[in-house]
Amino acid sequence: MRGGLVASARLLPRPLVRWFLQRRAQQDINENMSGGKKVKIIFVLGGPGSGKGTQCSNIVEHFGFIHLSAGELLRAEINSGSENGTMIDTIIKEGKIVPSEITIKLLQEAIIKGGNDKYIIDGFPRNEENRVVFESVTLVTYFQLLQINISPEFVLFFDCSEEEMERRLLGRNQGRSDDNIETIRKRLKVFVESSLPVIEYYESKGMVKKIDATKPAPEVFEDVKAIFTHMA
Ligand SMILES: Nc1ncnc2c1ncn2[C@@H]1O[C@H](COP(=O)(O)OP(=O)(O)OP(=O)(O)O)[C@@H](O)[C@H]1O
Ligand SMILES: O=c1ccn([C@@H]2O[C@H](COP(=O)(O)O)[C@@H](O)[C@H]2O)c(=O)[nH]1
Ligand SMILES: [Mg+2]
Repeated sequence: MRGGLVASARLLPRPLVRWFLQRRAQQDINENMSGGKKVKIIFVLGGPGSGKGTQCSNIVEHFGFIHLSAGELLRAEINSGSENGTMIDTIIKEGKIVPSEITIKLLQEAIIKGGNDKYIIDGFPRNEENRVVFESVTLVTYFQLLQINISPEFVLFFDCSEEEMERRLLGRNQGRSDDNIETIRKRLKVFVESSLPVIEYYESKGMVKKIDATKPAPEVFEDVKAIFTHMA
C-alpha cells in the first residue's frame, strides 16, 4: 500500500506533493496534540522577576491552560542528570541563553506530552533565534523533512521597572542559583539586549498585549483576566 502511494506520488509535480504532505502533517500535529482542535499557544514574556510565573499559575487556575516555563524545563533537565545538565547549569548561572535546539526540544516534548489544546509558554522565546527556530519546527514525517509553522495567538508582555524586578528577585528566596545580584544584573542586560527585540518584533505585528506589572499581583491579575476573558 505504502509502496503504491510512493509510486503514485512520484508521478505528481513536486510542489503539489510537498503541499499535500505539509497539510497532512499539520493536521496530524493538531489532531495528535488536541483531539482534532487547533492548538493555541500564548507566549508570556517580561524581564526576570516581572511576575510571569506568578500570573501563569493564576491563568492555569482560572482558564485551564497548561503552563510551560522554559526556565523550569531547563532546571528539570539539570536535575535529571542529563548529559547537557552541566552546560545548562553554567549558562543559567551566567544569565545567558541556552542553545535553541535544547530548549525547543524540551518544549516540543512537553507540548506533545501535555495533550491539551491551550498552552502558555513562559519565558520563551528569549532571543530572535529562539523565535525563528520555534516558529519553523522541523519534523521527520512521511517521505521527507518538513517545515511546520507554530505561531502564537498573542504575546502577553509584563512590563516592569528594573528596580522593582531586582527587588523582587532578591526577595524571592526559592533557592535559585541565578537569584544573586551578579547574575540578576546579567539577566537584566540580556533581557534588554536579546529579549526586548523579540517583543518589539511581535509588537510590529500587532500581537502584543502589554500589562503594567509593577502593580501588586492581584491588580496585575485583574488586567490579565480581562484579556483572557475576552479571548474565550
Ligand atoms: N506584582 C507583584 N508585586 C510584588 N511581588 C511580586 C509580584 N508578582 C510576583 N511577585 C514576586 O516576585 C518574585 C518573582 O516573581 P515570579 O517568579 O513570578 O517572576 P518571573 O517573571 O517568573 O521571574 P523569572 O524570570 O526569574 O522566572 C516572586 O517572589 C513573586 O512572589
Ligand atoms: O528559553 C529560555 C528560558 C530560560 N533560559 C535560561 O534559564 C534562566 C531562567 O529562566 P526563567 O524564565 O527566569 O525561569 C534564564 O536566565 C536563562 O539562563 C534560557 O536560556 N532559555
Ligand atoms: Mg519564572
